[in-house]
Amino acid sequence: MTPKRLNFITGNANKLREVEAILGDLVDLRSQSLDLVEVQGTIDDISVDKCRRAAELVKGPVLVEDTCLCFNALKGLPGPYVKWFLHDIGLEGEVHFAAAKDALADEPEGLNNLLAAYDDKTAQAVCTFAYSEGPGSEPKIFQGRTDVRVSHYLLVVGQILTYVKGKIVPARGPSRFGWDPIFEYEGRTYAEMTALEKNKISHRSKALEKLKAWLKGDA
Ligand SMILES: O=c1nc[nH]c2c1ncn2[C@H]1C[C@H](O)[C@@H](COP(=O)(O)OP(=O)(O)OP(=O)(O)O)O1
Ligand SMILES: [Mg+2]
Repeated sequence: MTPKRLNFITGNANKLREVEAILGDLVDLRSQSLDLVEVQGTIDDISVDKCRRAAELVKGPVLVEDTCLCFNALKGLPGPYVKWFLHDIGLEGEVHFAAAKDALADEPEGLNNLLAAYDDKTAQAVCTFAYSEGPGSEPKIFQGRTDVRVSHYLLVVGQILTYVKGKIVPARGPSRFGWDPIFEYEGRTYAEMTALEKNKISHRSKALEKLKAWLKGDA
């Protein structure tokens, strides 16, 4: 038996108007606005969830990491979804996103294309490690960002300035690792740096500094 009455939970009048128009007299459409939790997840949530799942699976302590590439013009996107634009994605991603991947065969240029309509090419790389002692144990987060905004208070002008260091550029340097060739940091792409140079300034090294401090008992 299909229902004769539907209670459409939404806070969006436009959605409601369209649903009403489409369903017509088919059902008695009621509507109610409720503030519902919508799981989408911040960068931290993603690593925490990844960590919880890993701990459940291995039934012991785990460390996981999730890397995001956030375009400022796109308000942080693609962020955690950057993996869908690259070839080295996991098996699950391969299956579900095969079509999207083919369309972006010239990776990581597909990522550049996302910014084609914007003048602002600035970006931040964010690395989030999460450690859990095991199932049921709350993960601890260690996060590093390339784009540490430095604020300066100038006495003369009385102005706060911020500097953004990361930028998305046409690929330069060997493609060894994901989006390294298109992420420029202080004039050079990650791919143009030696491993040592990248590891001195990278988002990952900044996160690992925090992890190291915690391991040493300093944080
Ligand atoms: O320093 C980096 N320089 C360039 N590319 C990078 C970097 N770090 C991660 N990446 C890529 C890998 C993956 O396409 C996506 C993050 O996704 P992310 O889920 O964190 O990595 P993953 O799936 O390869 O490994 P994991 O098994 O730890 O989830 O950005
Ligand atoms: Mg992954």
